[in-house]
Parts: sequence; C-alpha cells; structure tokens
Amino acid sequence: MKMDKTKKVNPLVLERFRYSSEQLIEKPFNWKQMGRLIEYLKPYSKNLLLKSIITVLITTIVRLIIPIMIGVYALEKAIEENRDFSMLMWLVFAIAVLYLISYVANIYRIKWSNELGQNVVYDLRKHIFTHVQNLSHNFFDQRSAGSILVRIMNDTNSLQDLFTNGVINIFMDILMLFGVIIILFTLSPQLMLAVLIILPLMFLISTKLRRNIRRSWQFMRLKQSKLNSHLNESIQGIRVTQSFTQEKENMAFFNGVNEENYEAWRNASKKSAYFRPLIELTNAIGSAVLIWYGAHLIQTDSLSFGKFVAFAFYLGMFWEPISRIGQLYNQLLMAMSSSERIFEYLDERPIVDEKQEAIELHDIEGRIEFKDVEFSYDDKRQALKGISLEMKPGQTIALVGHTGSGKSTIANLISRFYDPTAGAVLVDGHDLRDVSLSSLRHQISVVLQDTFIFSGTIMENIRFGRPTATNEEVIAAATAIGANKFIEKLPMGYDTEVEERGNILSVGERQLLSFARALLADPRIIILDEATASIDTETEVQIQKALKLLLEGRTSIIIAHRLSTIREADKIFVLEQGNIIEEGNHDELMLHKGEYYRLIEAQFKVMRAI
Ligand SMILES: Nc1ncnc2c1ncn2[C@@H]1O[C@H](COP(=O)(O)OP(=O)(O)OP(=O)(O)O)[C@@H](O)[C@H]1O
Repeated sequence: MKMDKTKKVNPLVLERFRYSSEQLIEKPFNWKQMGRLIEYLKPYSKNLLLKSIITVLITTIVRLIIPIMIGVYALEKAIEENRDFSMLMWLVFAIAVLYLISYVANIYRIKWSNELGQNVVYDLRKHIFTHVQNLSHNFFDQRSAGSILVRIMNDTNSLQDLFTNGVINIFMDILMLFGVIIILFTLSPQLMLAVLIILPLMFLISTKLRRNIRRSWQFMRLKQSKLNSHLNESIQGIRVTQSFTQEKENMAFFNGVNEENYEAWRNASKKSAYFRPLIELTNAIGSAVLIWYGAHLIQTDSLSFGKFVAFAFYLGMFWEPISRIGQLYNQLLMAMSSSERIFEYLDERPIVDEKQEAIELHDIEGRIEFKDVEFSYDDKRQALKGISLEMKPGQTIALVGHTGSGKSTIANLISRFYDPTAGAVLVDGHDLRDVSLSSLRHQISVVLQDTFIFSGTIMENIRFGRPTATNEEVIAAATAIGANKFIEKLPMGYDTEVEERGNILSVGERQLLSFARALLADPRIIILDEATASIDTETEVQIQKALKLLLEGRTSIIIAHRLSTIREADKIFVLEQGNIIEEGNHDELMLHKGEYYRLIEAQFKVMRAI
C-alpha cells in the first residue's frame, strides 16, 4: 500500500495540533494501591468472589486428579498390573463424571468471574464520576474534558481484565502450580529435573518477550488515541477549518497520524507473530527431553509406563500457570499506572468545602455584599483586588469593563464556584462559606452566553431548570418568555430532539431557551452573562422583553454588553484590572465623564461606524 509520509507535512502544521495523550506506562508494584483496589472486591466477597473461587477450586482439583487416575490407576494398576477390566470401566466412568463436573464448574467460573469484573468496574466508574462531578471549578480549569474522559473510561477499562481474569486466575494458577510440582516430583524426581532445563527459556519468553509485545500494542493504542483526538477535533472544528480553507493541511496531518498508527500496528503485530511459534518451539524441546529421558528411565525400569503418561499430562499443566503468572505480573504493572491515575482523581478534594453544620438558605431576600474581596485563580495574578460592593434585593446590577477586568470572577464568587482569597462574600448577611452549597445554588440561576444544550428534547432542556416541573409548567415558562413561538414551529414542537451543541437552534433561540430554563427555576438571584453575538432586531426586541420578565423582582447581576441593558440597570459597577473604579446609575456616570463615559462613547462610535 502506498502511503503519504509524515515528512510531507509542513512542520508548522504539525505544531498546530498538540494532543496530551496520557501515556499508558507501567508503574512499580505498590501494595497500598493494590489494597485500595481490593477494597472494590469487598462487596462481592460473600457472593460472586466466593462463588468464583469455589468453582476455581473445583476445576483445579479435578484437573489435578484426572491424570493420576489415567496414568497410575487406569494404565498402571488396572491394565499393566492386574488386567482388571471392570476396574478400568469404573475408572473410565469416574473420569467422565469428573470431566463433566469440571466442565460445569468452568462454565460458572467464567460467568461469575466476568460478572465480578464488570461489577467492580461499574462501581469504580460510578465512584469516579460521582466524585468528579462534585469537584470545584479549579479542577476543571486545569484539565481538558478529554483527559477526564480517558480516566473515567480507559483507565477503568484497563482494570477490568485484572478483576475479571487476573484475581481469579491467580488462585487457580498458584494452586495448580503447587499441586503439579508436588505431583511431578512424586512421580519422577529425575525426569522433573531434566525437563526443568527449558524453564529459563520459558520464563524469558513469558516475561521479556511478552512485555515487549505488550509495549508495542500500548504504543499502537497511544497512536490510536491521537488519531481519535484529531478526528474528534477535526469534526468539532469543521466550520473553522472550512472557512479558513485548511482542509488540505488538516488532511496532511491526518495522513501523518494515520500512518503513525498503521506503522505502530504493523510493528506490534510483527512481534506478536513470533510469540506462539516460540512457545511451541519451547514446548517441543520440553517434549523431546521428556520422551528421550523418559524412554531411558522406562528402559532402566526406573519409571513405569503409566507414571510416564501421567507425567506427560502434568507437564503440560506445569507451563500453563507459569506463563499466566508472568502475564498477570505484567497486567499488574499496567494496572498500577491506571489505578494511580484513578486514585489521583479520587483523592482530589473540592476546594470549596461545605461546613459540617452549614446553614440552609430558604426564601432569601437576595441581598449580596462583597467585603474587601480579593481573589486569584492561580496565586500569581490577582483577578480581584479588594472589592467592596452591595447589591440590594430586587436590584438590577450591571458589571461593565474591559475584557479580563474581573466581571465573570465576581459572578463566579456569588455562586461560590471559588472562595475569595481574602475578604468575604455575603448573601442576606450570611458568609457563603457558612451556608450549604446546594441551598445557595438553588437560589441562583446562571445564564451563560453560550447556552449549553443537552442531547434530549426541548421540553427536557427547559425542565433542566426544575426537574420536578410538569409539562404545563415548562410550556407556561416558555410562553412567558416568548420562546413558544419558535418551539411550536419546530417539526415536533416541544418534543423535538436537539443535539449536544444545539446546532439546529439559532443563537437567539438558544438564549430564549436558557431564559425559559432560568424562569422555570424561579431563583431569587439571576446571574446573566449577556450574549455579545448580534441578532436580528425582531429577536433582539423579543429578548429584551423576555429579559425584563426574567429579571423582575430578582436580584440580577448582568455582565452587560448591550447599551439598552446597561441603561436600565439600577446600578452599574465599572471594573478595571480587578478594581471597581466607578459606580452609579447611567445618568450619574455619564455626568461624571469618567471611564464609563469613555466606554459608552466608544460603543457609540462603533455603532455609528456600523
Ligand atoms: N479559570 C481561570 N484560571 C486562571 N485565570 C483566570 C481564569 N479565569 C479568568 N482568569 C483571569 O482572571 C482575570 C479576570 O477574568 P474575568 O473572566 O473575570 O474577566 P472578565 O471581565 O469577565 O472578562 P471578559 O469580559 O473577557 O469575559 C483575567 O486576567 C483572566 O485571565
């Protein structure tokens, strides 16, 4: 197959894409971590785990007994020594029954151990998701959604094999290995020592070569995740790619990543191809030693033929657990890195913590105060530098200022997504650090510029504001806001399915939807990041009307971009580099002819120019 080479891609193009694919590396064995993982087995210790271990014991014991019955009893005692055919028939019958028992036990072993693995991974995934969902905003500021996704899905998946096969098989293998060694030495110590010659070779293959192969597959998976990330980003950003006519560059990069993936796959499969033949070769050497030396021992009457047959059976059973224990060891090292990453998330604590006896806020008035509030996201740059302000119940407050001046930060502190580094934020006189988070957030609705639309129907998306609302209440809220007009025109009305990013809805429609959502929640405080995108005049009028209704009687904090909204605000705070530099209503501030005056003048100039 002829393929484009990565070299052809312009290096600048390659630089454009950086994917932080997490390395699937191995970590040294760690008992503490293993202990934490084993905790997840505890709920199943009396049921699935116990049942799996019992089936493992049954299959192992049966497998250990059968060769003795064939070699020592059937061949040696019944045929060679006594020529007793009725004894032989009984033995054949007993062996058949034992095989049947082992067959049934094996079916249940596979069924129960699979169920065990699935259950443990289900619990683990649920645990991480619940935990991550309650973490504070700073956690999400520092990580991409993709990397969080990888931990919840891939890292838990990579533990699944350990819990499904590893844990159960280790019982079987250790038991089998000890049983087989004892039996082999009892049957013929000389023959046992002779065949042990191939043990080092076997060991080498099952650890070193296997590890090498597995690393190649890991590398391939890493390339595959890079390919996935690129595909994902390409599709998400397709509009930007097309509008900047970057399809060719994008394609070139894709070819590069695709080829890397192909090469990694070729390398891994080439190495894998050596594995089985090598194992077979080692087995063949073992068999040659067994037959050559075994025959010698039989000739010299040091070993009976029956025992020789039993020995051959057991020898087959000797390599199997050794090879599997080597594999499990590798699997454990892999699990160490996955579990380390999982536990790193699970050990993360929310920085905004709730006090044990947190006050429940009910029916608040909606008075908000900032007392000498300082705040920094990263302990390096101050986002707010000693802010003091008061918002009275029912007032509409506009926050204006240049980009990066701290407007969204003020909004974030009111919802207590972060705690101030100094000073205090109070709602109805309560320091937010003393109140329960859920009772506070029940009183607040945040309407963001870019409304997030969840996959589901329009009805479900509005109901997100208050999950207990009836269909009638949802429709009433949408009607009050004026969103019903566009909803009713949709093919299935309120039952129309919308996708994650709400692509079938226009910017204005999405805003109306988010207003309806907020109205349904009926909060005392509204935080609104006004959309900057310009929309047609008719929708604009509609939105202004909806906004008036939404803000009425509530304390409203608007990160305002539209002159009309700013004008109607009861109070305006002008921010600059984390400080409030002016406050008052529109007329007062215009008279003052300060920064606010200049901001408004600048906006007028832009509007006139348009
Ligand atoms: N999550 C974050 N981590 C680190 N720094 C942040 C974070 N969010 C904002 N900042 C920084 O804090 C400062 C204030 O940002 P903020 O988002 O409050 O500004 P803003 O006035 O709302 O700006 P805009 O109008 O552009 O939204 C800026 O310097 C910004 O770079």
